[in-house]
Amino acid sequence: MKLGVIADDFTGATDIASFLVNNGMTTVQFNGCPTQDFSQPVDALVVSLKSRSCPAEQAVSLALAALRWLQQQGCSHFYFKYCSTFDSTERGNIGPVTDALLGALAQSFTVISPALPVNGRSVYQGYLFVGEVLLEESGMRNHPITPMRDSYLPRLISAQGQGTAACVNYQVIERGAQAVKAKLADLRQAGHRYAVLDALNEHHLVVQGEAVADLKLVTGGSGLAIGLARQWKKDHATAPVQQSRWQRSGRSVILAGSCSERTNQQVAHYREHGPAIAIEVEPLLTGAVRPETYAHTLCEQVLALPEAPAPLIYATASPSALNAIQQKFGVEKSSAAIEQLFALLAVALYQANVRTFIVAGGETSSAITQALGIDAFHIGPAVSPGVPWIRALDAPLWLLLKSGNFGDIDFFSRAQRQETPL
Ligand SMILES: Nc1ncnc2c1ncn2[C@@H]1O[C@H](COP(=O)(O)OP(=O)(O)OP(=O)(O)O)[C@@H](O)[C@H]1O
Ligand SMILES: O=C(O)[C@@H](O)C(=O)CO
Repeated sequence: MKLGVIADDFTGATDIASFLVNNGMTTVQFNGCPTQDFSQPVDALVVSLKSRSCPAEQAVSLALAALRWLQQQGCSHFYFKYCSTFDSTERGNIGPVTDALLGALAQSFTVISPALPVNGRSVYQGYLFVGEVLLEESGMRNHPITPMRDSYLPRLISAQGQGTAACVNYQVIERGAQAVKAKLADLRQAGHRYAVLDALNEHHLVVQGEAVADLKLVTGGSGLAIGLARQWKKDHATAPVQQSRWQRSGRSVILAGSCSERTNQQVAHYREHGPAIAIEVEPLLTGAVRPETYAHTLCEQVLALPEAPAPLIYATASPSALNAIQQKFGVEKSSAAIEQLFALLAVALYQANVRTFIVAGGETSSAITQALGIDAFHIGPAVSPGVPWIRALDAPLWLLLKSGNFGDIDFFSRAQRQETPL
């Protein structure tokens, strides 16, 4: 038995993969839909797409291709992962993709469960809350691509999809999995296509997981994965964890390309404890130094340092310094040049036996993983919520990819110390 997950963006895919692993399922993640078969024994395969904000027809065809591939790999149950803030518009992609997946699986009913209480996303009487406010009153109201102006999930999903929706409220969830199953059967009987599930806490997600474990298709944020993985572990023999996979070897580096407030704090903190090299951005942007030459110089500087603690190489700048650079050279030009430098540096470091890359920043992470040619990886233990270790499928190469705002202040030191037991 295998679970196939189709996620509509990369960080969302890593998020759900991490919850699956933390709750007992061995998981591999793929960037985009693979073209080759995958035969290693794992419990879940996660395909990350870039389909959250593309045209709906494109999102549907990407999801159907991913579904076909997952079916060919022996997956029997499927999870469509979207954002815990239900990022979409009335014409958004969640409804059309859900309908297409239901159709391809010859099913007529599924659940909608975006809640992730640990991150402040809860669903109450079908209304989605972000922290203490309704979704439509949160920052998502003014999201540049997917502004959310309604918080009532049954209305949102009915507007996007081909069927009607009703809510399984928390009072039913509190009565346990059998009560939820009975309610789902009633809703299906009444002709509804979608059941929106309330969840105010993790226990509710555990009940949800037990109640929906038999559905061919479930949909939601990453929270439902907690309940589903726990139930899966009870119902099926899960693939063994290979501890040796997480025993790191070779040198380690920290590459920080994020300028977020949190990364600035983490860099400042690390500079007090470990070796740190600041990237000189201006000569790179004026063309005074070629990126290849500069990457080589930085690599030499790293190799001249002791192996531990891991050297930090950072472009991280304060808001005012960042603003000055961006004003002078343009946002796109400066971003692209620094990302290119990190990509070249990562390759040079890899060639010099660096095998662990701790990276800060989403775009920076994507430039580095692409340069290192990593498009499929095992998901390991998390250092912070949403930041799991990953290991390239068939190579001893470990990465920790941190979103700009994630992680505690001592994240970089803690990550190195972690023994990474599962
Ligand atoms: N000193 C700098 N001057 C100008 N641009 C910089 C500087 N340092 C980093 N950058 C660029 O800023 C961008 C930061 O984006 P990135 O996605 O890596 O971090 P983030 O936005 O904090 O993270 P996330 O997307 O995960 O929230 C990158 O394109 C990087 O190259
Ligand atoms: O569900 C979430 O909030 C995240 O996994 C996400 O989708 C990030 O883009």
